[in-house]
Amino acid sequence: MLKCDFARLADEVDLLDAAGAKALHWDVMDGHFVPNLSYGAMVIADLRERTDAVFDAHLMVSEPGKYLDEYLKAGCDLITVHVEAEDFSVDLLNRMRDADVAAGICLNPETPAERVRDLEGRFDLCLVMSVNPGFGGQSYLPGSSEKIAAVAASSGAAIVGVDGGIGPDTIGPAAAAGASYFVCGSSVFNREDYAAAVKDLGAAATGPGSGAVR
Ligand SMILES: O=C(CO)[C@@H](O)[C@H](O)COP(=O)(O)O
Repeated sequence: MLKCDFARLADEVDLLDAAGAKALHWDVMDGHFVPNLSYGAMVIADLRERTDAVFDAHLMVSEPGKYLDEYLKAGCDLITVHVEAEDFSVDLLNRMRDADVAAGICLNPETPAERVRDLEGRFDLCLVMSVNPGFGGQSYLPGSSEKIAAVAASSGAAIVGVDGGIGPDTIGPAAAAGASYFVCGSSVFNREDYAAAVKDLGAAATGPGSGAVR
């Protein structure tokens, strides 16, 4: 929810719900961890009741621990924090799970896949950034599929997701590498018909994790 029309945010949520999107990914940016600002927990909370889709808050912020309770209260089903965040710790993941919220970790492109090894069993989803976070509309970075495969090999039962530059040409390789959760911005919002976009992307996303949340 970064490439959407913010003047019509509630309508965009309704359209995605009708289009069959299984999850809405809220790109929370603090202008410090990433060079962009977006929105926060109040916006997410006010839209929560419009859909039963998974609400996934991706906290691209330097100190997620300071704000985590707000996102837990906002009705998120999944919260993802960066392992590169200043206050990242397993305690953040435990706080999510204690609140019955799925615990997500995210790796920036420069962070090696091996970073997940000592966290196995502590998270429910690992999101691999396939662009440098901050902006939508970027290209899928070379080497992202190989990284997805390496993360999948070290993530135990957790879901592996991918975020950035995911479209008809990249979703297949990402799925084949082991991703089963796909954050799609431009490849949905740049199309008139969101339902067709969701359907086409789902059809192109076949891989070892087929059947998991898309
Ligand atoms: O988190 C981010 C960017 O920081 C992503 O969620 C993008 O917003 C995805 O947009 P596209 O790359 O699909 O246009």
